[in-house]
Amino acid sequence: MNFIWKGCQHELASLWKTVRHGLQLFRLIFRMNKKYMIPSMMLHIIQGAVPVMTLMVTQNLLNSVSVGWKEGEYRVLSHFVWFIVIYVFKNFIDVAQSYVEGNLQAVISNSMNVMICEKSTTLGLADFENASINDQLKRVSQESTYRPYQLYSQMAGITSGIITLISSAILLVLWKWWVVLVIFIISTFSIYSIFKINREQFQIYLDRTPKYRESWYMTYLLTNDSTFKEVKIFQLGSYLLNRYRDLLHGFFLVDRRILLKRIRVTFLYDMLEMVALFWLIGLAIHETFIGVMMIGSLYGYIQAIMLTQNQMNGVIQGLVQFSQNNLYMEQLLLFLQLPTSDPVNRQKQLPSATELSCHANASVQITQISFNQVSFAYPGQDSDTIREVDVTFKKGQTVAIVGKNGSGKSTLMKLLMQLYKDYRGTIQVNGRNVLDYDLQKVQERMGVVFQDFVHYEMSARHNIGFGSLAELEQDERLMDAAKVAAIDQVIANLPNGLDTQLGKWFDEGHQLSGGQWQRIAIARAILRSADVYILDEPSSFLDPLAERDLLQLFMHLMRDTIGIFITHRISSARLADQILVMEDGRIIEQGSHAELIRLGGVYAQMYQVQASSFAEEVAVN
Ligand SMILES: Nc1ncnc2c1ncn2[C@@H]1O[C@H](COP(=O)(O)OP(=O)(O)OP(=O)(O)O)[C@@H](O)[C@H]1O
Repeated sequence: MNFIWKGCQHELASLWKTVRHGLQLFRLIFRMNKKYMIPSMMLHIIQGAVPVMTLMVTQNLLNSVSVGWKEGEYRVLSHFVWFIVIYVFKNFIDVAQSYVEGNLQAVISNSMNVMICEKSTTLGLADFENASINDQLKRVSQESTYRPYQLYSQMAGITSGIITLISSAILLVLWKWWVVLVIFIISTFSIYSIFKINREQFQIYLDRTPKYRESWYMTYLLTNDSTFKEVKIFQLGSYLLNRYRDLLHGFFLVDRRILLKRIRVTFLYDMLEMVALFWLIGLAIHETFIGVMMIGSLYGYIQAIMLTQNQMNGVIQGLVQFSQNNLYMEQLLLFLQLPTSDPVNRQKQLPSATELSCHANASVQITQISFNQVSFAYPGQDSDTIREVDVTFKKGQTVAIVGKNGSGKSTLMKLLMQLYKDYRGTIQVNGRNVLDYDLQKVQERMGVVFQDFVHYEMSARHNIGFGSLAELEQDERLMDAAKVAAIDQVIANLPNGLDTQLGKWFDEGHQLSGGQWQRIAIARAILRSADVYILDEPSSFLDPLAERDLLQLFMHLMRDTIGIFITHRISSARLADQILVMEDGRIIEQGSHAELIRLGGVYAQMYQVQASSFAEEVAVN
């Protein structure tokens, strides 16, 4: 008994949560668009009252016809007019509702998509690298076009169902109060078991998320142009397809089991309901037969019994369906309230943000950045990726960072760019803690080419202009930046010059080579008039001569700024004024090329290995 009571308590709590989420959704949509939501709700309320209004005018019409010979034709006619008015009114409400709902659906879908994208822009890099946040984002954004409206329309349907239910129940109470009680008891019996099945289904849905992600990834590998070449050459198609099929089949088996369980329970309760329903209708027929009830009233009560029972079920089913979608609502609300890990946005949200010192509000001119005993571990990792780093980058100095794969070079640069917040030690800008500045202004003074820079499937203008949006329409500035990155000739030869669509995703796209894309990304960074420029492995797509040319140019351009580049080529590193050698998150050597060669440490060894392999190649040739 205690067990059942506990179960009921749990289901009631879940029902309450459903209602709360419904109200939160109403509030959210109300804030998005009152113009369509208020009429939509009013129409739903009217729709709720229409069935009983129709029922009553029909009942009165039938009764008046059956006694027409007594009361005269005029009486029948007036009921008939009412009958017509209600039906015309119902039609009018239906048309108005289609118009309002169509618009509301589009507005909710658009606003929700924008809201989710807006929220994404406030998140930090660490959030995007967090698998569970990624899942959340994927789920809410994949379904944002239809799910919020679907939930709204379910809740609005429940509201109008409750109005129909109350009005039809009042009719029945006027006949025999206990009839409503019988219908209510039978309907509520089914809630408990259906809710239980739902809970099981939620859990399955929740547990399935990583597998969903995997199945999404399989389709991505199989259908994306950037992965196509490898899939083809390594003949991965059937392997990936089989993995995808297995995942889908696994989902199908579990879904089928739950569906069977649901159908068994529903069938049982449907039978029970039918027995009760026929008994009540039989009772009404009996009362008409013995002359207690008129024929129109018999029609009215039969309709009222069916309506009450249907609406009771409809409201329960609506709540069940809504609670099935609760997970989406929960994820959506959680996502919208997610605290960001982005240092810039966190700073904006601090209560003290409005009182940032005047120093912080002033625009920054970075002349020096120092790391003082900086250590950093990625979220969820036990060991540090960056360990007690002490280093200073100064204006007018170019710095090369070298080191083995995974030694922490890119991470160090991401810390410099203020992409992560939870580091230990301090990073100073011009001798002051960077956190004393408006971090957005600090970031604005940085130009970067990431290792995995973005190929924007847009025009060359956008690809370069994104470095400084204010200059998007200034062709001369864009071409100057392109010239520095030695991509100006390629752009000039494109069919529409700067306005040529790049990439292959859209019509008339012009595909560039890997090195050309990289030069475009370099032009993008150069367009930004920054104090700090960072190139993360410019060698990845450039041939050695091109890299050398580019770095010489970089060196020249950076004479009044801080220029940092990560490279694996010692021939490139030696061009820098200062070289940092990283190993296992630490800076183990630093100095000029000559100093490090004299030191005879790791750098000197790297130099020897690369120089001797080059000498061997020359000898062989
Ligand atoms: N987002 C991340 N989350 C967790 N660990 C990460 C993340 N990014 C990098 N790492 C780990 O941090 C370490 C340093 O990575 P980092 O990319 O900084 O190295 P790197 O020196 O730039 O390497 P490479 O020369 O291969 O580009 C690696 O062990 C890597 O696995």
